[in-house]
Amino acid sequence: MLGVMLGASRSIRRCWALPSTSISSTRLVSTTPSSKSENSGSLTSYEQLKKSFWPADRPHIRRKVVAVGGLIVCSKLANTAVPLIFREIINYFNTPLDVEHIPQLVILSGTTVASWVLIYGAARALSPSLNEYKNTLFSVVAQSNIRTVSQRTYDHLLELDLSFHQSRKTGQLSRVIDRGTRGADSILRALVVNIVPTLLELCLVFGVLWASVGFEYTAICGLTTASYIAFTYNVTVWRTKFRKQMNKADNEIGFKSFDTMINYETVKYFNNEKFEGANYSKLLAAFEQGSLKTQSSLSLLNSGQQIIITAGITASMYLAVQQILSGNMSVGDLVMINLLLIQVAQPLNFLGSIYREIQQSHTDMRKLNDLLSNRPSLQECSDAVTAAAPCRGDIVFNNVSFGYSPDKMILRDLSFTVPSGKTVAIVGGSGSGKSTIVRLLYRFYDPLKGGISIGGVPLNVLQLDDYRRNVGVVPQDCVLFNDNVRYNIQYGNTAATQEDIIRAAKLADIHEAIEAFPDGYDTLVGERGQMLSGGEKQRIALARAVLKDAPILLYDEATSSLDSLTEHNILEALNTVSAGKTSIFIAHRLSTIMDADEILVLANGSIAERGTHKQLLSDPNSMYSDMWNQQMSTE
Ligand SMILES: Nc1ncnc2c1ncn2[C@@H]1O[C@H](COP(=O)(O)OP(=O)(O)OP(=O)(O)O)[C@@H](O)[C@H]1O
Repeated sequence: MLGVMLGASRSIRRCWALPSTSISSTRLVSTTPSSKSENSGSLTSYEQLKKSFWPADRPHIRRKVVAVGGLIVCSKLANTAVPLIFREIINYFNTPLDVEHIPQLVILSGTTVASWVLIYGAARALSPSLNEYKNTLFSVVAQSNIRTVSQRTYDHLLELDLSFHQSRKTGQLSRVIDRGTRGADSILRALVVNIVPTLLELCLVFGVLWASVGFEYTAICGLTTASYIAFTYNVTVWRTKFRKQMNKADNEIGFKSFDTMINYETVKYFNNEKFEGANYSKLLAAFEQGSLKTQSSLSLLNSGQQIIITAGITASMYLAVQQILSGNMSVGDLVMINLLLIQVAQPLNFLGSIYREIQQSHTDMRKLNDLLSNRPSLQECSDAVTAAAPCRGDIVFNNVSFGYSPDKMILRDLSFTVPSGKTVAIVGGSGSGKSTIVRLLYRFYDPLKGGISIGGVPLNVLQLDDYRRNVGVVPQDCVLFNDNVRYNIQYGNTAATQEDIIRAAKLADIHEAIEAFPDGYDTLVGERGQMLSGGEKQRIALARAVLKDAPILLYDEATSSLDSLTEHNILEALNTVSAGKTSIFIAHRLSTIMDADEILVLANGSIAERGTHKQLLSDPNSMYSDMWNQQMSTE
């Protein structure tokens, strides 16, 4: 304990040096939704791509990337060889025969042509085979990258602050993650499957044309490609707005249906099916419009591309025909030119969509990167101390002031102590800041002013994860995982045995109810636990807090959904569970906190009254007496 205290006092100087009377601007920053730190580790898209494609820590992935590069070159060489071989075959049939040596020539030509045909077949087969092998190898690189980015994002999201998650729409967040993780993959795939092979093929075709039929053909091919790219680029930029409109509507449709289905019961309670239907219809109409414009502009793009390509092919053939007529070129050359141009045109056809996909993926990667560059505002100091010993001491709130935004203070100069092993109850009107005290104590936020200490150690000097392990919370809003009852209870201690789970369930007075469920502990609870009643959910939340077996217990309206009899049973059980533990009870129903060692009455963010149940009732004009009398008369 002494060691902990000494370590803590050193850390206090480093981590908690703020005067308790001033509202420090750094503190204000630390409680706003997760901030982006200056050194947030934000990567440029290039750095992200490099990290994905050429990871320093995974040499086997680098070897695969090199192999993919080699396969691209071999596949394109084989592909470009096909028209050249075809030219040789055609030219053999166009060579005039020497009538004096017909038999030998026929045999010789037959053998040679047959060989060329076999080579032609081999080249044709080789190119797609190498291509497919390249795709298989590349999938290893891509999947490894998707896995790494997804894991990093998932871990990062769980590290971010509560304020971050409260300020984001879950549906949109999952879209950012989904698209962002696939963004790098899409760009790499576009590079490996389309851009690099096409550029290589263009270079090879330009070279072959120049070397075998002359510069004019290279010039025509180059001009056609340049016009094609310029046209595709401009039309794609112009039509991007239609696509954005379509995507925006698509996102909103997804979000709307998600939100409506989550609020299904509310829609029904207010008979708002038609209202929701009309809202949905507006979004569908926007999607329809965007989609039609996207389609018509795509048709324009496709026809323009075809016209440019056809013009290039026609010009080369026209030139070739002139040269054949003047005896400067063979029919084989004409066929070769035609095949080369058609071969190059095929991958170019996808250029528009590839360009757009790269643009979109770039945006998606940037959004994901922004998300990853969010840093939790609650940082642990480098020499934070372990929490087990301090958590067995007193909880002290010392002049704590806090607001979710600095212009609206929720708690003002709050000071109280929960002595070790004792129970303090907090009561007060709705919105007076009771749950906020729990959030501060669980260190979801830091106070703007003043400080909280546990066992004499400032809260922000304790190792956060270790500290939270020592605090059991039954929150006001009990949300369950969409799994079975056992999973939800065991969540309090993932190493708990079936006996531990049953013991906790019995303490929370839910065991018998679970046994009566069709599948007992294997019964599924539905999304957010909606297949259970409010009281059942609350008791499962209680059972898992019991299973956590922490020395500090925070109950935020833990029994508000229960009937009086169940509540009475649970309170008795909780007294056993809480024995020797430091507990804070938040409750509206005063009959549940009568036995607390001290009761704090919160009003306007400050403690208006404090004392035991008896002491508070002894003043007939106290707020507590008012609340008590009102509740008693109602009950
Ligand atoms: N994440 C948040 N961001 C901004 N304001 C918030 C946030 N959470 C709560 N508040 C506001 O803080 C005030 C105190 O909320 P808190 O939940 O602590 O009240 P409470 O006393 O527990 O109320 P109740 O008894 O109704 O549960 C309320 O005015 C609430 O609107």
